[in-house]
Amino acid sequence: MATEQQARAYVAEWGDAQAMERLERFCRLLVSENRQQNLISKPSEAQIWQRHVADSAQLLEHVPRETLPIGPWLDLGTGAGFPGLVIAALRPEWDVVLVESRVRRAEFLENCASALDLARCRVVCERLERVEPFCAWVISARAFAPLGKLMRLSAPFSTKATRYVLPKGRSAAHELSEAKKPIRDMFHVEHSLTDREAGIIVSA
Ligand SMILES: C[S@@+](CC[C@H](N)C(=O)[O-])C[C@H]1O[C@@H](n2cnc3c(N)ncnc32)[C@H](O)[C@@H]1O
Repeated sequence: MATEQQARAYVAEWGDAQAMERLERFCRLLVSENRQQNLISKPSEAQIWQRHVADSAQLLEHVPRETLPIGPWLDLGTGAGFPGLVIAALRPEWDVVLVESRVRRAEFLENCASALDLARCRVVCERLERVEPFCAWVISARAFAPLGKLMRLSAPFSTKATRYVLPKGRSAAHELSEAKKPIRDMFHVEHSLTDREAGIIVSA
């Protein structure tokens, strides 16, 4: 995915025309809000589809397609909207919960969910440690916490059926190899489609 056009075309494989309109709108809202608060790096604005939208959408490659969701998709530390808001925009029929502790970021996410008409997307402005646990179908997190800490904090939301999808950038393989044995046995690394050298840590 070397160009913005290729990244858009890839994302379009995962959503219909309305979903693409929602994502175009979200990108405009994000670039505008990035003048008010630091949401994404300025240079990445010009590559927003490659660096952020497609990078988020590709997580759908790693969740079961043949079965219906068995609970909400939980995204930890959603920040500017990645990956959770992109998933909600592509799959508005799914329950998606975005946990973000910083108030201004959470307000931005709420405004986006409302502007994009994502009635099943819920923003929780709280530290994850203080959120009432529920059984999540999928847990995603990009740039949230090291793997051990992430597992500890997310444990109350996880069951044997929960699928973890964790974009970990170029440190993915190393991070997994350094993890304790029970965690190492739970996960494997998938290649990222947006960055050849990056990986996504996925549970079986
Ligand atoms: C580095 S940013 C990554 C944002 C986004 N996931 C992305 O990849 O662009 C991490 C985000 O997690 C949030 N965060 C960190 N610790 C948290 C916690 N314990 N509970 C909820 N949110 C948290 C921060 O406020 C921040 O917005």
